[in-house]
Amino acid sequence: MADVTPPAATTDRGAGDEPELVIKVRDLVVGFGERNVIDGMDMDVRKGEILGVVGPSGTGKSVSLRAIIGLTPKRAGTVEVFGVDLDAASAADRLAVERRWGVLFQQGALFSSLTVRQNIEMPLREHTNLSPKLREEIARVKIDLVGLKPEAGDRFPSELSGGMIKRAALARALALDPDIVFLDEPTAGLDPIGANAFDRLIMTLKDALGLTVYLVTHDLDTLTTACDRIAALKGGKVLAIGPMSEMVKNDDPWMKEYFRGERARAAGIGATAA
Ligand SMILES: Nc1ncnc2c1ncn2[C@@H]1O[C@H](COP(=O)(O)OP(=O)(O)OP(=O)(O)O)[C@@H](O)[C@H]1O
Repeated sequence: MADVTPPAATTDRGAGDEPELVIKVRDLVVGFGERNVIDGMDMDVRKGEILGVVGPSGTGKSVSLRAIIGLTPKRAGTVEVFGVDLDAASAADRLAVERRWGVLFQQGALFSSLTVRQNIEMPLREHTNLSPKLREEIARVKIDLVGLKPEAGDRFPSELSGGMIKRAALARALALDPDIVFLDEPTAGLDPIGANAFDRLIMTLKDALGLTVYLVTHDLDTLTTACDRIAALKGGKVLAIGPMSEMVKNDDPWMKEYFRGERARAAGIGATAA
């Protein structure tokens, strides 16, 4: 493994029983051209939770994810991960934090010219000095962990189904045994059975590995089944954050339509509101 020791997680505990935070976003502003897409966003992500991030289309859910991991530049604000302010940190400290997260981008974003195994080995090549044999062994374990057959390791992304691509991308996100995974619409494009299986996989991995999950989604089933809390973004800010039982009581027009509308009722969420 690489020789950088990750900084210890902040407990961030107050006087009471406040939950331990692994991500703390304050006054985040992210924009393009003259428009600020994220405009003063505060967000806390608790250790060990699956936080579902929802909001109207184009409201900045993916941008928030990309800004937290530093792929999209901020105009203002701070992002702390494991108590490390990512802008103020030294390069070594920042790298140490980056090693503790894995990311599943929309569409999987696997390298098309590499096999699944080579894709999973890529972060291990970049961040560790492991031998090729050990890298291959870890890739084999991750392939098994996400429920793919061993043969899938030799396939190229173009030879996989949508569900297999998501699983392969998740295996790659898990390559470095992260503490946090960022998932950008992981069930988009999957049929309901495949989506449900993927939700269950994320929950199982969360429980087994103690993962914290930042999950951007439109999928009401995912929110109901898998998420401990939900953050609803609107107007560049977090409009509401809490469990589903709180979301269904919110009287913002978009929230009402989303959490109490026809699709929500079809997903059985109306019952929660009663
Ligand atoms: N690199 C970029 N350059 C310019 N505009 C961008 C860029 N990335 C995102 N945007 C704009 O920022 C806004 C928010 O995009 P984002 O992808 O975060 O939306 P979203 O909430 O995830 O939407 P959806 O639910 O439709 O996926 C959109 O208007 C988008 O066009």
